[in-house]
Amino acid sequence: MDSPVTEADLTFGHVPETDQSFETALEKARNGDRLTVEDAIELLTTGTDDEGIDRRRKEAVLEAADRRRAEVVGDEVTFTANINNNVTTACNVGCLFCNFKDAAYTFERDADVETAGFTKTPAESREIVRDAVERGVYEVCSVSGLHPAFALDDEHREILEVHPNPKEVSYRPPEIYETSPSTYVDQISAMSVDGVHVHSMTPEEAYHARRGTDWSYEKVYRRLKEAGLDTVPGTAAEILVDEVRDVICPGKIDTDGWLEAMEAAANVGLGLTATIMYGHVENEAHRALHLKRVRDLQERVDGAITEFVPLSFVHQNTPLFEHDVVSGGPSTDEDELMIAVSRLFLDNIDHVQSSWVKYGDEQGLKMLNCGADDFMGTILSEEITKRAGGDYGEYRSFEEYVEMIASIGRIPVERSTDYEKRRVVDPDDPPFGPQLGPKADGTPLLESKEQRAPADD
Ligand SMILES: C[S@@+](CC[C@H](N)C(=O)[O-])C[C@H]1O[C@@H](n2cnc3c(N)ncnc32)[C@H](O)[C@@H]1O
Ligand SMILES: Nc1c(NC[C@H](O)[C@H](O)[C@H](O)CO)[nH]c(=O)[nH]c1=O
Ligand SMILES: N[C@@H](Cc1ccc(O)cc1)C(=O)O
Ligand code: SF4
Repeated sequence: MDSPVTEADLTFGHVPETDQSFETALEKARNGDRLTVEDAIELLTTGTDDEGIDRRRKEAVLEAADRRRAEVVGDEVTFTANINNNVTTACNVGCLFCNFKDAAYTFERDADVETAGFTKTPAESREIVRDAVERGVYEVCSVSGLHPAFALDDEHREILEVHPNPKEVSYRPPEIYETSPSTYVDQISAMSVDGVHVHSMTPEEAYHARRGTDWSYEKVYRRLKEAGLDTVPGTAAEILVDEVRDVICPGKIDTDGWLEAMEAAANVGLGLTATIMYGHVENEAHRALHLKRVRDLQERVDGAITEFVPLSFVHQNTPLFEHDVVSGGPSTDEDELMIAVSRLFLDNIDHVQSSWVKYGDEQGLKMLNCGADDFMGTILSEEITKRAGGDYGEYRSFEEYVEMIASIGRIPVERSTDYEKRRVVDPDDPPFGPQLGPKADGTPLLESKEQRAPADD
């Protein structure tokens, strides 16, 4: 693919310039005053008056965020016993930051290439989740490619089957594929075993589940909730500014579409998380605007967003990097400031996640002193970051969690996805296994690193 743009070509309407001063923004942050977009830009850039990051100023921002974290949630660091179950990698949306996807034609029965990806049937998804639940897991986080044969349910499939222009709605019938993913409703109800919490259906997936119809997002999410959906992952957010989306994910729904879907999910009673995927072509003004949009959304959904997850762009195998649109991902300074300013700006979201998939253990722990208070989950297997070229492996046992969190003098706490259930873990009382789930009896989920078999997903 020839890339139409390079980093040097990118000019944006939003630029990190403000009339605010860094010192004033920092003062406001320290006082707990609500920050403006301009304040956030000053903090993220450590002052727009100078190029580059000023280390002394950065430390001051991190310190303010760490203090705020202690005031809001104390010294507990939470984590959950979860599994990722990606249903399919087939996707034709073509986001330029993504290497998770495989072109959908490679999954066809008569394709002349062998696909590098996978599609699971609902029965296969169920087996994977059932197995994990037996081991004590209580959340399945399921995000997938937008497989052309996916439909919300049988009614949706009937509409798509007679659509006058199936190509326009990216629909292909399941029969042409080696494996059919069936419908979203079938997948969700298949994964919904033994009371496990199903965290699935990003706004982009919800859009796919209503394409070619005049159905509202409410209708789609209501149907999915009936099938067993519990909460919605706020991925597909990327950067919620359209001039950035136009470059990195032109095939995706726009900012308003994402916000509309999230609001609809909340309206039908589903809990939400929110994310930002940063460190590619965007600048600090975009990051700050994104935070504002998430904070405003949280007001409208009356606190339905339980946590904010900054996702550091993993650049290695992505089209953006391969075509020289970017020369790498965010620096460690940018990562730390992203966490810290998320904590300071999002005064209406209690929890900020440090994603060890993205940062690794060492830097992931450091983030817990920069404003973050949640350390993600065990996930058992991981495809998105791994395929993008990330370095930090696939799972963490409770034993590792307890050891890591205790090593920085904080309190390890097992939590449910919605944070309703919590259990403080005593580092002096091994063995460490999940206790909150339907079949979690404290048995360690995984043996030590050395004894583990490689993940097969
Ligand atoms: C791979 S998609 C899967 C779900 C669905 N296809 C969608 O886009 O909502 C889930 C999220 O992974 C994140 N992601 C994908 N590639 C990434 C990368 N190279 N680095 C960091 N995050 C990435 C993006 O934020 C994306 O929204
Ligand atoms: N469950 C969480 C994940 N899961 C991994 C994702 O599926 C994915 O591989 C990647 O993170 C997408 O960019 N990742 C998190 O960062 N946080 C989670 O809670
Ligand atoms: N698990 C987090 C974050 C996340 C989920 C899926 C991902 O692909 C990436 C990140 C959420 O609830 O949203
Ligand atoms: S981010 Fe999601 S929609 Fe975009 S290409 Fe990857 S899998 Fe497809």
